[in-house]
Amino acid sequence: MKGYPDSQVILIQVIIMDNTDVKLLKYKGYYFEGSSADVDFLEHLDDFEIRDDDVFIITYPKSGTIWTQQILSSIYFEGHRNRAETVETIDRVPFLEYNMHKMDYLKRPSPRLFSSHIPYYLAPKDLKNKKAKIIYIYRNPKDVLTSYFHFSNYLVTLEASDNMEQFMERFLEGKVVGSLWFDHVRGWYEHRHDFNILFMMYEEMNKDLRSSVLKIKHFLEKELSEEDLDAVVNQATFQNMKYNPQANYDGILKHEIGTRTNDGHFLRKGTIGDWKHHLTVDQNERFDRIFHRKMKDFPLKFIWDTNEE
Ligand SMILES: Nc1ncnc2c1ncn2[C@@H]1O[C@H](COP(=O)(O)OS(=O)(=O)O)[C@@H](OP(=O)(O)O)[C@H]1O
Repeated sequence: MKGYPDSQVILIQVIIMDNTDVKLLKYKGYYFEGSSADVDFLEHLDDFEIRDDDVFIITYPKSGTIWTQQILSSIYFEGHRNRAETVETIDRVPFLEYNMHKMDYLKRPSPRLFSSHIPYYLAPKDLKNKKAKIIYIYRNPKDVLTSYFHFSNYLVTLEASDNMEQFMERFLEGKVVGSLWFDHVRGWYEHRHDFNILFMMYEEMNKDLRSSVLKIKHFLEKELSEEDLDAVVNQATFQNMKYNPQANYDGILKHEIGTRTNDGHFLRKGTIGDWKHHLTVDQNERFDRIFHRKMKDFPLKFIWDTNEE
């Protein structure tokens, strides 16, 4: 099979048989998006050369990735902050493992900003040696599930589900891009001492964007005037991002990846607790039981509802 090392052929064929087309690509125990993952690149990921001033946004899908891309783009680039330049966030903070625009990462000027959904154990070894900074964003998994359900039905490259019940089954089995949410969050948290990492919660960003930007700016050791800080916050509000073609991914989804309908958006709702409109009482109780079993001794707190502190 062209482009795939021999060792991967058997594994990839299993996934093709499972799905008829390659929506999911399982590699080293983790599900990548089949149509965009480059196995040659993944084979060498461990040795990917990290620079001290690289910055990575790492997330489980649907947890605030493109939001943080917009924040970092505005912190690092004046022309992004004041909208003098028209570079999209995907080109300022590209996805490491999904190199959509075929960038030569080695030629990118420093500081390089990257996004990624990789699990902790696939991180390049220099990252494990605390070279470079990582911002890990996590979100309550019922809202992740809800956001992911809509996104999977919207994008042609992801497997659509007939209903929430079916998607929830896949999500709880970890048969989605990003694999199992519980493993991703737990893995990064439990190995946090191996990395130079800041944990940020989507819901805290949602409740107090300014404080969250300050926290990020502090972690990145960046100076910003009050006026610039205001501009970063302003550029990162849901409403401003939704109508900003450099930040909203509408063009990329519609013209580069492909969508199943015309009326969806990457920036869908951007709220806390939308799961309440999509899970039945039974589904919610089942989710709670599994969450409590898997996360019972997990110290990070989660916010499930917009009124929660
Ligand atoms: N500015 C801002 N404020 C609040 N919420 C925001 C913002 N930007 C993105 N989002 C919401 O983040 C969800 C998408 O997550 P990701 O960017 O991680 O998706 S992906 O993994 O990169 O596909 C998706 O959540 P849902 O609206 O619940 O679907 C986006 O709307």
